[in-house]
Amino acid sequence: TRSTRPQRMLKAVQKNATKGNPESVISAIDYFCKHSEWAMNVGDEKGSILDSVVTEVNPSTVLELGTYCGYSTVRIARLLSPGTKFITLEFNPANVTVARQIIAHAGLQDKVTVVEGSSGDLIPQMKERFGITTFDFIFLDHWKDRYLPDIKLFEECGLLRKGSVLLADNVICPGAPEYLEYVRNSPRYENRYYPAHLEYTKVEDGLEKSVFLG
Ligand SMILES: Cn1ncc2cc([C@H](O)c3cccc(CNC(=O)c4cc(-c5ccc(F)cc5)cc(O)c4O)c3)ccc21
Ligand SMILES: [Mg+2]
Repeated sequence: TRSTRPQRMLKAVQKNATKGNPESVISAIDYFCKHSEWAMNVGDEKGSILDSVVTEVNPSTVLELGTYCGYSTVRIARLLSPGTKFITLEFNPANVTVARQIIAHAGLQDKVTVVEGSSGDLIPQMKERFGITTFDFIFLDHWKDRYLPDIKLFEECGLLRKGSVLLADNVICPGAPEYLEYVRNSPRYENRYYPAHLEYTKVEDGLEKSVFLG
């Protein structure tokens, strides 16, 4: 049967990237998406903004919602200090399988735990399953209509502390209007919008950074 786009992306990484070299994995995926098949990775332009925020926060605990093929997982994991706890959630088992292989090709398998499941089910389990009380950095890149319910879940579960940083992809395209309205109208968040473009295109998109004020 015909392969899937994530499987073809994995093959491109295994063929073109150097094992143990995260930069070459990132480049191989970007090349694949620019010259073979578009895919919904955060990409190089927004990825550089992601890099700068992760570096600035230098988090001890990280959560990513929406692993997909592991592109942003590799971008984040390659910047983390030793001992950082990094969890990424993916509901689609086929994506989990591809992502784990791409992360392993980058040599970052010991830096991150890919957990199969849905954010709504797993967020309330962070304390009991992973011993995490609060997250320093959260990257939202899953279903756009889940951004709002999940930030509310973080608040309800006490998973945010004064200074926790949330970074949301695609707030313009496909868009997360209810999420934007919530964080921008809430006195509990300080926000900054980073204008950019939809990965590998000229379409307008951007990232919203929200710092929890407690
Ligand atoms: C609940 N839960 N918990 C964990 C979890 C994990 C997933 C999956 O990783 C998954 C699967 C499919 C879609 C997404 C969201 N991503 C997108 O939809 C997206 C679209 C586009 C775009 C833009 C323009 C287009 F024309 C087409 C697609 C550009 C982007 O950067 C995206 O991130 C995420 C899903 C729900 C999950
Ligand atoms: Mg995205």
